[in-house]
Amino acid sequence: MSDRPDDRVVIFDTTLRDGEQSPGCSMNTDEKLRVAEALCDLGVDVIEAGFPIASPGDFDAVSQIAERFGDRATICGLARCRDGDIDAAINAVAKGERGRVHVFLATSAIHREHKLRMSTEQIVERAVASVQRAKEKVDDVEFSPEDAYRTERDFLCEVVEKAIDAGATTVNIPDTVGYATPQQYFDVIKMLKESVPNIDRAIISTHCHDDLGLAAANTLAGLEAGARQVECTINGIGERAGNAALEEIVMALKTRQDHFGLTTGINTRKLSPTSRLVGSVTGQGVPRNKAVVGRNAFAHASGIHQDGMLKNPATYEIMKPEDVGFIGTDLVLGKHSGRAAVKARLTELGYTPNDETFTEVFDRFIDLADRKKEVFDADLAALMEAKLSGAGLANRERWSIKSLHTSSGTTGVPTATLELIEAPAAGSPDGDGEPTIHRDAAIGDGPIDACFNALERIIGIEARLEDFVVKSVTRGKDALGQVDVRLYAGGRDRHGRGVSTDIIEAGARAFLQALNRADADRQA
Ligand SMILES: CC(=O)SCCNC(=O)CCNC(=O)[C@H](O)C(C)(C)COP(=O)(O)OP(=O)(O)OC[C@H]1O[C@@H](n2cnc3c(N)ncnc32)[C@H](O)[C@@H]1OP(=O)(O)O
Ligand SMILES: CC(C)C(=O)C(=O)O
Repeated sequence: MSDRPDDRVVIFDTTLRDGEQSPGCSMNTDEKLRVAEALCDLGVDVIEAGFPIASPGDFDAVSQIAERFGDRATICGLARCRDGDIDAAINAVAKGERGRVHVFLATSAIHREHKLRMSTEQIVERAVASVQRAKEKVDDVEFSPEDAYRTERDFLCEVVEKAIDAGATTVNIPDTVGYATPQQYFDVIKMLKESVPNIDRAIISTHCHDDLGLAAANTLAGLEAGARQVECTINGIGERAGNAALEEIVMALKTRQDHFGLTTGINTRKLSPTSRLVGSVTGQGVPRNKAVVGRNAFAHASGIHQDGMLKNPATYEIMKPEDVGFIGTDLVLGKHSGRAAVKARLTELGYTPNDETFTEVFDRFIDLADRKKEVFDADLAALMEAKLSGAGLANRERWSIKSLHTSSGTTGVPTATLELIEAPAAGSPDGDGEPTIHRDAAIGDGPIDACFNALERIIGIEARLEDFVVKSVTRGKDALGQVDVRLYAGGRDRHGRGVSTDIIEAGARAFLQALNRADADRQA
């Protein structure tokens, strides 16, 4: 019947048909052509490009896709069991080298009685006549008993057998409303394999919806029971909760080859770019936590996982990001990160801090991460640079901020209240003693001026501010602000830098760093 090896799964992508049926996902012809090209590059076997009778635009899209890509994949058009639908589908796929017509007719009692208002005899007769009509013009005909899973088993077997006799070479078993569980879907496919006498003359296909979040699991169960075509969509888009996601099925088969023993023709490195394209063309984006292709699929934010990843990626990743088209693993720095990840990122950024410097930068990092959702490389570099710009000071900085409080507004006098920690002077008799806490408050023209005045008073050095530059290190409302000050103190110009999400604090830190320099000279 076919030279397809028994372990080769046919990937039937219906992003452009069932996927497009999901609210907000309709695509124009140009967009469909772009997606079709990406699907060919991805290596899908069949592209269901649309429902040609639905509109002239859909007919045109299927026809153009067949003409342009019909030599790279089988191009399929959907049709109801109506002559007009079937003829439109035949004509739409005609320009391609490999065309398929997919006819469907619901078989479950609820659809027969309430939607179609047809008897079982009429259903069989209409299905057979429609497959035969398609078969007269196209070799490759697929038949779907819509809502197959909720169809009486004997009747399902009868329809499938007669559709195959009429010429269907693929019989698709839709779980149209996503009702089956994996075991139940396995059972129905197995039952068809065992009970339909001519089943070997057709490929059994799965078509599972995600209403209960079971589409991928049901599809895989169908394959285990003997199905060899899967109908799926990129990002799992489709009617209501969507269809089985192509990327999930393909990566499950690849990652668990040991279990399934099945192969596909998909170039998995194209999964992520194709997913992004579909997300952008449909305007739906790709959910961050989407399996395989979401941004978080290969991102780790918690310290224990990051430490494990640095020691051996297999601790927390079952697939390689490169295998699905990501550049690499992302260790996201934030409040859950530990020392291992922060140190590794500093090394990547070209810094080799000694233990003392690292401890200080890590403390500032944790403080920052508590205020900011994500700490970017630029933030980390700014913390490191702020620390390094204090280099050259004798030993550790003598003065550091314990707490800072300011008040200001359109009325009232701006004030600053500061607590500074004075480290015991290195080499002094009490060099190993306890640090001293100093408190003072001051007023000023604004909160920053008030801070500077309080700092001068506590440290006992007068300074003249020459320059004050503030800039944002990264973007966003919670971006880190960097303040650089130049001031004249102790007979010369001094530079200081401070970073914080609060620019008043950044200013105070910058001023303090410059005063620490003047103080170090004074001590010397
Ligand atoms: C499970 C699935 O995904 S099925 C595919 C769903 N996709 C779509 O519906 C694509 C977009 N649809 C459309 O553009 C339109 O609905 C069309 C062009 C298909 C039909 O439009 P209309 O002729 O206006 O019919 P309408 O949509 O109101 O009703 C559907 C008719 O098709 C009938 N029908 C439904 N399925 C089938 C079938 N497989 N075979 C034959 N007739 C069918 C219905 O019983 C109904 O018939 P009625 O008008 O005699 O009651
Ligand atoms: C047309 C058929 C295959 C379908 O989309 C469904 O049953 O969900």
